[in-house]
Amino acid sequence: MSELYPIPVSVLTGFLGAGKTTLLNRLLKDASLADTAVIINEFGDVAIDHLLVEQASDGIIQLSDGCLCCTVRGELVDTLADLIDRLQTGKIARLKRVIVETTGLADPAPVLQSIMGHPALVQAFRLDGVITLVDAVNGNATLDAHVEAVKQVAVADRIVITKADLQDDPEALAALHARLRQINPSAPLLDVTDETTGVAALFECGLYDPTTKTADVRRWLGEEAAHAAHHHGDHDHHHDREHEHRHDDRVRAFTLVHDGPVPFSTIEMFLDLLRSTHGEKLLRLKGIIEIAEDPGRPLVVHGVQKILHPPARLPFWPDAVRGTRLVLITLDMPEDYVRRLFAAFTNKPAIDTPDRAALEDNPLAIAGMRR
Ligand SMILES: Nc1nc2c(ncn2[C@@H]2O[C@H](COP(=O)(O)OP(=O)(O)OP(=O)(O)O)[C@@H](O)[C@H]2O)c(=O)[nH]1
Repeated sequence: MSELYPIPVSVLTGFLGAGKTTLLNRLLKDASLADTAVIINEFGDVAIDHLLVEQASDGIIQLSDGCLCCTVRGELVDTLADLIDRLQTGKIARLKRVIVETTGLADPAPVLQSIMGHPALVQAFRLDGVITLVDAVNGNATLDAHVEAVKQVAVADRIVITKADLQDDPEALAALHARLRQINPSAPLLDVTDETTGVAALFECGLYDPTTKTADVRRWLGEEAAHAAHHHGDHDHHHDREHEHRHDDRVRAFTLVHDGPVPFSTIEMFLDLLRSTHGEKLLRLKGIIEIAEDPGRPLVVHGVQKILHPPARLPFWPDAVRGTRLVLITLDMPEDYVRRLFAAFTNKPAIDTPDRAALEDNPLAIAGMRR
């Protein structure tokens, strides 16, 4: 395949009426988004904006009616395959980027899975990032009511607040910011009305940083931002809102760290076990691994639920930090269990943890593990 591949795919999600189409229309006016295909599911008789209709003749693909979350898994794959087919047969001259707009209350995981989990498509497309819109007026109530909304925020690479102009209570806005930070400590939080919330801020969230033309692992993992947010945010919300937002507390983002190389088979077994026992609770996984067999070339892994993107090797380490870092975004997954499992596999069992052989024989033996 040529250097055009893999084509970046961005997923634009956000609650009903959050302003996805509005933002999309604005973004599409940017010349740098020429040769972008937008995959959008037209919902009943909701009008597609003028610009989108105009662009349709140039190859924008609209999915048929129906909720993206439940019907499109097959179709989205077909649509993406069709795009590649059109490209290869010359029906589309160029395709630089794909944006998938999900319906309001879609669970983002199946959408990500259909992009990352298809053996043929994975050669042609790469997931660039998830952009989640949150409405400043209704966002809080939506997060309370729908766990899908919390998931959308949790898996985001970029969070965009819309309709802040309609929210006249600055305290409510600040509380929403704090809440979003808590659910997702690493994604940049942007305001849609801010001029800088454009193409540059929203796309290229992937491993490859086009500005430096190198892989930017730290940025991709979002580790530093997460670290900073954690230290800022802790005091503000812990006590007063501990039981307030029942869905939020189900989401956890945490990092597993191991210094020094690990055999590939160890990582493979760990990830297999994690996915087979708790796959559906793994909203997203990103990681960089120092492999014992080839320690000079870091292995990059990327997954959603049970699907793991084929691991890729970077040619060299981007900076002095080596070792293994796995960032997990989870829903209802016992963090303690995962930490113990990881420690056992990397041969650093914590006190009271059965050893690795016992775990492989019977992963259910670990204290705290629930299914
Ligand atoms: N005041 C204000 N209105 C906005 C903003 N963003 C979107 N809107 C309005 O909110 C309404 C819904 O916006 P859409 O862009 O259609 O929202 P959507 O997320 O695509 O909606 P669905 O596809 O139905 O989920 C429209 O009337 C927009 O004009 C904003 O930042 N401020």
